[in-house]
Amino acid sequence: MSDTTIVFDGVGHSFGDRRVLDGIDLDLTERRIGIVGANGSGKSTLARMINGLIMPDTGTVTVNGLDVRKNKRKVRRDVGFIFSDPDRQIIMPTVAEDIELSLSRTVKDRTERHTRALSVLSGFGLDGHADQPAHQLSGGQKQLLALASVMVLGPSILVADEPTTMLDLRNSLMLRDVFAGLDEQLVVLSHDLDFVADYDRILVIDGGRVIADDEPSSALTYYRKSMS
Ligand SMILES: Nc1ncnc2c1ncn2[C@@H]1O[C@H](COP(=O)(O)OP(=O)(O)OP(=O)(O)O)[C@@H](O)[C@H]1O
Repeated sequence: MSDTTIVFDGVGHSFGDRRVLDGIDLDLTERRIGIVGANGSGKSTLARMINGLIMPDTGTVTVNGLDVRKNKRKVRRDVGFIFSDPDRQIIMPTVAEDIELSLSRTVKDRTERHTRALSVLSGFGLDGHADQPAHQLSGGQKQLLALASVMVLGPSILVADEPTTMLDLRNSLMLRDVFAGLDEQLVVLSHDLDFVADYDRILVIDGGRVIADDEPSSALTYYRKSMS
């Protein structure tokens, strides 16, 4: 169990006249939650509602007791979000500067900020890359940098939308290990079923609805069968 909770109550969403999520009722308290489903089934739309990137048309999403619609800024601070393409998140020219930007609100002294950034980089396996241009990092290293920049902000929940899409097997396994070491509640969308196979709970989404919600072996078996 996690100290954090994400609650969907009667949530639905349409893009134009297309209903992409409907009747979503969820109480997510487990530490590690995987979300799987076919392309276009509504996973990203659901995940983006956890930090208010998308608001529900019907129903409410509550994070740690706060209605996302009414508390968007606070919820954004509580929910870190990483995308499959880390280039969308890496803003600054060098690796250390990217972390320093995330630290700028909390650590005012520049020298201390740099020292802290070096220590954060080391924690995410990026020692020795501090002064490197961020765009020169490998795909896996960029994903680690994007993750480090988000985690340094101190979220209590991390939502990751297909974080391994751009990664080879080695980097994907490395990211799985890094995620395994995080204390925060984790919600991971993945087409890589092995990545979430040891999670606490798996949601299977199809046509904008939750069609299975179980521990991994049952839910993933159900999903594999439904896809064949
Ligand atoms: N901004 C948007 N405007 C219009 N339609 C959208 C928008 N975003 C998503 N959709 C549509 O909503 C549906 C659900 O999309 P969503 O991205 O949530 O699916 P997904 O399960 O994450 O898919 P994938 O596995 O391909 O990433 C799709 O039909 C998609 O085309």
